[in-house]
Amino acid sequence: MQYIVIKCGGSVCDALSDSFFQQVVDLQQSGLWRPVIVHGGGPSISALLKAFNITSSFVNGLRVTTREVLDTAEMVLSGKINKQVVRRLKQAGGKAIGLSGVDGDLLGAEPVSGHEKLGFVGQIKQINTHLLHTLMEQGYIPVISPIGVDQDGQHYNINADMAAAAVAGALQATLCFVSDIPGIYVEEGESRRVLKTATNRQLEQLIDDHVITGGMVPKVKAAISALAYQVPEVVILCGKDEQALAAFCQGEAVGTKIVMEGAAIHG
Ligand SMILES: Nc1ncnc2c1ncn2[C@@H]1O[C@H](COP(=O)(O)OP(=O)(O)O)[C@@H](O)[C@H]1O
Ligand SMILES: CC(=O)N[C@@H](CCC(=O)OP(=O)(O)O)C(=O)O
Repeated sequence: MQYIVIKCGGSVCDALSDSFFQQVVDLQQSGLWRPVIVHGGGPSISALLKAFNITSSFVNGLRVTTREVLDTAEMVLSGKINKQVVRRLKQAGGKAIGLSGVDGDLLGAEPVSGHEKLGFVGQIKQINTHLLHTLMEQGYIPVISPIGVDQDGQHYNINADMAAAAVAGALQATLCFVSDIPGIYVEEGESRRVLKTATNRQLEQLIDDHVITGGMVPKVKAAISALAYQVPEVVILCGKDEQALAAFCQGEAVGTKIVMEGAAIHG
């Protein structure tokens, strides 16, 4: 039995098919996997901020989070999206429980270091793995929204990729980023191709060269940090590809696998 953290990006949440959620439930019911979902919701947060006439900006892929941005992010992530994901899993015959990082101090957080201007953006300090284990032993699939809390009860907006990497590290879980692209693109002349495998060094260079930009920057950094926590495997795959998750779990090469330098590369 292997833990797997499945990070569902806000870019793709609405486009995930019934069959995707069926695959998550099937993985759990096979007895071979214990899935945990961490979801994002960046585009929905941006849409609600716009409707509220609140301006927001990003620095290195992280949203500058004032008090009112935090309230809006929490409404969207812990309210709307978390419950949507729970409903989809239930419709697929699964037993899911939605939690934000605030519930049961699941995601203990602190302000993200070195970026004071980001406001209430957090990084994870500790994870209540006991709560996750208890829920999974009862047959639940935990669905986690990336809002953290500190010892004083202050809430923080946490990038969902970073939250997923920390949860995977704490559980020593396989980490699967489900996004709206088939993997990491690199330019080749006029065309582009998806890297089958990428090392941490290669990825740092691609960030420096501005080949990896926007939301892919924190995703790749989170992937590298998960490998530093020595999780067994990290992959980025496309949620719109109906069978990608199941194929990955059966050992097939899908998306971009991320490895520490020194591991075999089949670019
Ligand atoms: N080199 C790259 N390869 C693939 N996607 C990239 C790359 N650089 C930037 N991106 C962008 O990153 C996006 C995925 O990040 P993001 O929107 O934050 O996804 P998610 O919501 O799934 O976390 C892609 O849709 C793409 O526009
Ligand atoms: C600090 C920070 O940037 N938090 C993110 C949280 C949601 C997220 O990460 O969603 P995606 O996975 O869809 O990008 C935000 O406010 O957009």
